[in-house]
Amino acid sequence: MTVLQLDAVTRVHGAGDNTVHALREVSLTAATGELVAVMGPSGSGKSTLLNVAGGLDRPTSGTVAVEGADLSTLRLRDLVALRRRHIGYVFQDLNLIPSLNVIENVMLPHELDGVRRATAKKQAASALAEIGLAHMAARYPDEISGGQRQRVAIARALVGERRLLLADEPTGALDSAAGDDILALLRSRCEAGATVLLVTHEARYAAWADKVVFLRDGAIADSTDLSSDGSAASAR
Ligand SMILES: Nc1ncnc2c1ncn2[C@@H]1O[C@H](COP(=O)(O)OP(=O)(O)OP(=O)(O)O)[C@@H](O)[C@H]1O
Repeated sequence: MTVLQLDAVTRVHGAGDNTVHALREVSLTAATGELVAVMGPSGSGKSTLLNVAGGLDRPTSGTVAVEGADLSTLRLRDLVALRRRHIGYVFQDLNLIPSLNVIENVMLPHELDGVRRATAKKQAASALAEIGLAHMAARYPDEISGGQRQRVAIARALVGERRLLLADEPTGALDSAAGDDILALLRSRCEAGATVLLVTHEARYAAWADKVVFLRDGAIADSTDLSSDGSAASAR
């Protein structure tokens, strides 16, 4: 099933001499269970692509559909609900709240969505267990390692029914072993039915992807499908 579909998406910032084409006619699809890596030089439009895909930014033209819903036709209230319930975001700076412990951080999006505290806690506990951090639930973000914080941010992004995960450089400042752990975790979430759009600068992480999209000046310069010939699997 197609979880994310972008058709001829263009995003223009500014006007006149200051016009920037952050995205130019970008089309791509991501299906259930797929890990799509988005690569390209700084300023090529990677973050814009992620923001547009998650409904945090709107295209100037073209369409974005998540699980069949065209985001441009949704009322704001429905867009907010779709974002909260079905889409998880992992930003480079993680946005973990220092005064909340690990499980409270993971529960937060659900609590904001009106889910009962006991239910939110149960779902958060199971999300933490899935990523192997159940024993860290009571710790605060500054009491765990950088790699563990990344994992907590991923658990928070995946808690509940979220099946589309948008991750902007989630391996951020991690060393390569911790970065590999994060990729293994994202990959295992895909095997469990999630769809992941991953922005990365590092070519070696692209080996974990089913599809790699290269952006240059806002346009797709190249797109490689690694799933059909098995090369992604053999590179892992
Ligand atoms: N709000 C904005 N107003 C004006 N220009 C913007 C805005 N946001 C992004 N841009 C421009 O759009 C282009 C794409 O930016 P984007 O952040 O998507 O690139 P990126 O590939 O994610 O870069 P990096 O790897 O450095 O994070 C850049 O030229 C950027 O300066």
